[in-house]
Amino acid sequence: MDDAPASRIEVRELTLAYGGDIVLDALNLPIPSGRITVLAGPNGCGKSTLLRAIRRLHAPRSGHVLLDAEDITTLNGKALGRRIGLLAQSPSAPQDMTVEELVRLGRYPHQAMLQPWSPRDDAAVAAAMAGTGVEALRRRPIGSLSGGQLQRAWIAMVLAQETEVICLDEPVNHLDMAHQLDCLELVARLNREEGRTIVLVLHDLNLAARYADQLVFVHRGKVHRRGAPEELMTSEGIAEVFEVDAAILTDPVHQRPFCIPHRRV
Ligand SMILES: Nc1ncnc2c1ncn2[C@@H]1O[C@H](COP(=O)(O)OP(=O)(O)OP(=O)(O)O)[C@@H](O)[C@H]1O
Repeated sequence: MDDAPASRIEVRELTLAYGGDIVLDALNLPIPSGRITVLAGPNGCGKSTLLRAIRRLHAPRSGHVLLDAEDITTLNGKALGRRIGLLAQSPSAPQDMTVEELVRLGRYPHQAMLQPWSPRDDAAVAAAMAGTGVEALRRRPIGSLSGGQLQRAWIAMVLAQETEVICLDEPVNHLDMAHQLDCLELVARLNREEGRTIVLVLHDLNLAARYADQLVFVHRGKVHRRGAPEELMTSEGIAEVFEVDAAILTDPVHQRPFCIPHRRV
């Protein structure tokens, strides 16, 4: 990364647990403003739990999440919802809800008692549906969609929220190659053109390396390493965290590291 911008989100000494099982232990992580941060790590290392804690959906055992230097526990629910959007890993909604109804839910944090719906809400919903290519599906019940169509409808719901921070947990799950590109290019455009701060969980390290300004390897309850993809995507680093031998090449199109895993270590 070039000269570090201010942290939009600062995770400080955050310990997250389920009952007695500690998942993340006194974890520290600055998430720079206006940049794309990608979290990667083995199954079960706590990436989703961390994203949920950043969105205040998982109460920490100890430690803090600061948003623009303010502890997120001081914000009310709607104020936080206008600032941080999260697409969780397995979101659920009634199967008979239409795509458009789902996307409109994203506007909830913007609604006030005396002004339940506005032209601005319509515009945000339309833009989110156009950006994710779900306009033609708008009247379909979500229970009738394919996995990839449903994923795009959920992404639209989060985009309609128009938050300065967008967190997406495995957003390209279920998507074919074209829609993976559409999704990540859309997110990259929101980052580039509107300065949104993006936090993604991605399992595909090659996509992570292509889109991340800051790549974070989460391992054994800690941030194992963080930095530019070129710094993290080494054979040694990948063997330590993911327990595979991998050859590292340079992607000839994007000039980013490209990894070919070939054997478990
Ligand atoms: N509701 C829960 N109750 C108890 N344990 C949980 C719960 N949710 C997650 N865990 C455990 O917490 C740990 C971290 O889970 P989490 O989903 O955050 O990992 P992850 O890195 O996102 O994994 P994956 O890559 O498989 O999606 C795992 O050991 C998981 O089994």
